Amino acid sequence: MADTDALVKAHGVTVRYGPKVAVDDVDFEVYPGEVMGLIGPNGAGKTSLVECIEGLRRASAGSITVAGLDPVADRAKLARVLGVQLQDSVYPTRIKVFEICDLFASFYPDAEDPEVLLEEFQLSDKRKATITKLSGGQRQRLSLVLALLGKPEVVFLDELTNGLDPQSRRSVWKGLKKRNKAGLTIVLTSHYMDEVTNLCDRVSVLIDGKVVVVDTVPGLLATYGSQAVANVEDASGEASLEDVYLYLAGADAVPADQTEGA
Ligand SMILES: Nc1ncnc2c1ncn2[C@@H]1O[C@H](COP(=O)(O)OP(=O)(O)OP(=O)(O)O)[C@@H](O)[C@H]1O
Repeated sequence: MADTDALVKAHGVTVRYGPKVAVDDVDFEVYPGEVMGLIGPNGAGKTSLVECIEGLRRASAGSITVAGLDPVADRAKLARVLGVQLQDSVYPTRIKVFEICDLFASFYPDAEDPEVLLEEFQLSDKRKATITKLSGGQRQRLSLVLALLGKPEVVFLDELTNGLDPQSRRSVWKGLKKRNKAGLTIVLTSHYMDEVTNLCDRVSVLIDGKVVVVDTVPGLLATYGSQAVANVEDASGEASLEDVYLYLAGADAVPADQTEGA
């Protein structure tokens, strides 16, 4: 697919914090309707990159557009297109679940019905609870409800299912797959390789601020599977995405254009 078709286009993005280069000349493209996974070790630069794309942080260098919009200059317009999972520290402290849903819904001309979303993500019985009284997993699900309320074209989900019980994870995956089938583009960061395998059409591996490879899960397994399995001490059977990830994270960066079959 040509780059011009991409919904998210980030080119040469660099993020510096003083002398620290957190994101180093990264190209990152996401096409309409795909689920893109962004994986990498703690501190690899995932959040810094995603925050630039969301318009929450200005890149030190590089260019970014989302649906043709500049995330910083066109932030108000971008809010109609982009759904972002928020950290709960940004919520007003005493607000109740249904109140924050109604507030967020009021920002959009054609929002989803909050009650339907609360039901879908098993929060209906918590609708009158204040946010501070929710468990960590319930807050995670509320942040997803709020990200989806405005019927975005693309949603960015940061460690979406951290702390969720297996049942909740499955219902979150199901809800996302349903929306993806209906056209929602999804970018997610995750440390759970089963989640990435289950949900993502393509995966970008970010290590030390650089994207070392972008491929489908089967593509990654085909290219790196045998080396990855050889890298596992008590290897038995087929390589998993986790084996490949551990192999890549432990190996020196492999430029995408030098990998076999890339
Ligand atoms: N505001 C900041 N000021 C200074 N350094 C920062 C700041 N934010 C992040 N960093 C540093 O930049 C690097 C990348 O951090 P970032 O949070 O983007 O990584 P990450 O891949 O999202 O990590 P994690 O998986 O732990 O969430 C880290 O070394 C981090 O310490």
